[in-house]
Formats: sequence, structure tokens, C-alpha cells
Amino acid sequence: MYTSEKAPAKINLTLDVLYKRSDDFHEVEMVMTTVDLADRIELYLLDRDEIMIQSENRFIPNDERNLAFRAAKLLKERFKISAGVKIIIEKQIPVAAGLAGGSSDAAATLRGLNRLWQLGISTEQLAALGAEIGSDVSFCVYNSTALAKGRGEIITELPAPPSCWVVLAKPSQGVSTQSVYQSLPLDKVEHPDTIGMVEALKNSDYDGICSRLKNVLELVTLPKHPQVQQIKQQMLQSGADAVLMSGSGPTVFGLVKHESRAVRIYNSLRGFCEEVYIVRMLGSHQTLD
Ligand SMILES: C[C@](O)(CO)[C@H](O)COP(=O)(O)OP(=O)(O)OC[C@H]1O[C@@H](n2ccc(N)nc2=O)[C@H](O)[C@@H]1O
Ligand SMILES: Nc1ncnc2c1ncn2[C@@H]1O[C@H](COP(=O)(O)OP(=O)(O)OP(=O)(O)O)[C@@H](O)[C@H]1O
Repeated sequence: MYTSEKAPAKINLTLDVLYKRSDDFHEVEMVMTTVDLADRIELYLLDRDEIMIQSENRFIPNDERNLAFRAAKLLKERFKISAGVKIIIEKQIPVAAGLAGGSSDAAATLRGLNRLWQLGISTEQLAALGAEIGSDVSFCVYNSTALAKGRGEIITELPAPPSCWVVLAKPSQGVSTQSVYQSLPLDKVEHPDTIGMVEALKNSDYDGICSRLKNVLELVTLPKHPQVQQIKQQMLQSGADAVLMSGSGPTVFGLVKHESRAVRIYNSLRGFCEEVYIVRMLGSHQTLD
């Protein structure tokens, strides 16, 4: 028996950090959505009691360190499943990019195994399980547009942004999420207008969304990685309506209404940035196929 799931990348439309908590995480408020750059997860039932990971991507681990492995292990233990599973990960999302690739693979594994092992778990329960794997996994379980609070696991779904094009550009350096959070000077943070962003989504107000893009983690990543700022400037000069770094970085995204403009930005970035993608915004429960 076999099933497959798509695991889309996320982008942060806002990312605010409120304070440092006693558990070493930060209290956040983030508006996030999904784009149609996606990994593909294939799940094959095994008779023997084993979790196997296969991927041709040499940057991701194929053992317990893989977040998809952890998702399968968590379900197996919690629901006392004796069968095993082979997980094949076709990676499209750049690794350590701020696009939640690993979290989305874990979430897709939870959704897929819920079906394959016929567990009947609700989306809310799956998202709660996801939070045990990582802060972004709950959002990725919903696979839509949402406000995320707490350390990222308290999810309120929102309407999808109006249809537009997204240009993604990833500088060659990877970024450690943990060190970005640890280096954030909390007294210097200028907070995003999270409530305004939520309203803009509810009103399908493209200009309102563009004017409110803000990520406080840029305060740490931009000075450390000058290429991130260069890409932002290049995207704006080439006609992006708005640009922002996603997550802890270093990937930058630019929003545009028309495909021709997206192509112009793409062409202007080729040459000084190796990984550039033109994708569509996804959103609430849109299918990826
Ligand atoms: C930057 C974002 O991707 C934005 O969506 C997330 O906040 C990070 O989500 P993630 O990569 O799933 O994060 P986790 O794997 O749970 O945590 C990695 C590390 O980031 C830091 N971390 C993460 C989330 C959070 N709310 N506060 C934190 O301080 C912690 O040091 C933690 O050890
Ligand atoms: N299935 C997976 N796909 C990608 N990376 C994985 C996976 N499982 C574990 N990892 C590890 O997780 C680390 C971060 O990878 P990931 O691509 O999820 O980062 P990210 O996009 O910055 O995440 P986030 O936006 O949630 O902070 C990498 O060092 C990688 O080795």
C-alpha cells in the first residue's frame, strides 16, 4: 500500500517576536502562507517494524535527524503501530532556507500516515502532534494561510492572499534559526502591523498586504548576510511590489501581480543568485495538483 503528499514551502508575510520565554523559545506572532514550490513525499507500507528514509538530496539526513522520520516515529509510538514505512522525499525546497522545508516534510508525513495507517486523527490533533517535532510543523499541517502565535504552534486560519506571483531567491549561505533568534536585540525591534495584515487578508487587499510585509529577524540576518539586502534592492529595482526575507532567512521573496514582471525580476537575479524560482501563492485549501 502506498500514498503520496505534497509538502509546500511557507513564506512569512509578517514575523514579530514579542519576548523571550523561560523555555528558551520566543513568543512570536506571524502571518504565514504557502507557495507552490513543494517537496513530494511518498509513503510505502512495510511489513517489518522499520522507518526508512530515501532521498537523492545530499543535504538532508536519512536517519532520526530527518523531521519526516521523527513524524513517523511519533505516530508509531503514540498509536502503537507495529507496521513500518518507507518514506521517499523528492526535495524541491532549498534546505536551511527559511522556507520550512523540513517542517513541511514532517507535516506531509503526518497527513499521509494518518491516511495510510487509518488513524482518523483530526487536523487539530495532527497539528498538536506536529508541535512536538518543531515550531513550524503545526502551521504546515494546515497547509494554508494562518496567524501563528505562541512559539508558532497556536494556529488561526485566515483567507488566502489574492492571487499573485512570488519570486524566491536564496543566497548560497544557510542560516541557523536558533542563532538568529538568540542574536535578536529585543529592545531594538520595530513591531509589524500584524492586526493590519490580518485585516488586509480578510479584505483581499493586495496593496495592504504589500505595505505591511515585515520580519523582525531581518535585524539579525541582513547585517550578517549582505547578499540578502542586495537581493531585496535588486527585486525592488526590477519592479517587485514588495519584498521581504522569509523566516530566519536567507531566502528573499518578492510579490508581483503579473507574470511578465516576475520574469523580469527572475532574469535580473540570475547571475548573482544561483537559486531563483517563480511560483504562485497558494492559500486556503487550494490543491497543488
Ligand atoms: C523562523 C521560523 O521558521 C518562522 O516561521 C520559525 O519561528 C522557526 O521554526 P522551526 O525552524 O520549526 O523552529 P524549531 O525547530 O522549533 O526551533 C529551532 C530553534 O529556534 C529557536 N526558536 C524557534 C521558534 C521560536 N518561536 N522561538 C525560538 O527561539 C529556538 O532556539 C529553537 O531551538
Ligand atoms: N526533511 C528535511 N528536509 C530538509 N531539511 C531537513 C529535513 N529533515 C531534517 N532537516 C534538517 O533541518 C535543517 C533545517 O532545514 P529546513 O530546510 O527545514 O530549514 P528552514 O527552511 O530554515 O526551516 P524553518 O523555516 O522552519 O526555520 C537542516 O540542517 C537539515 O539538515
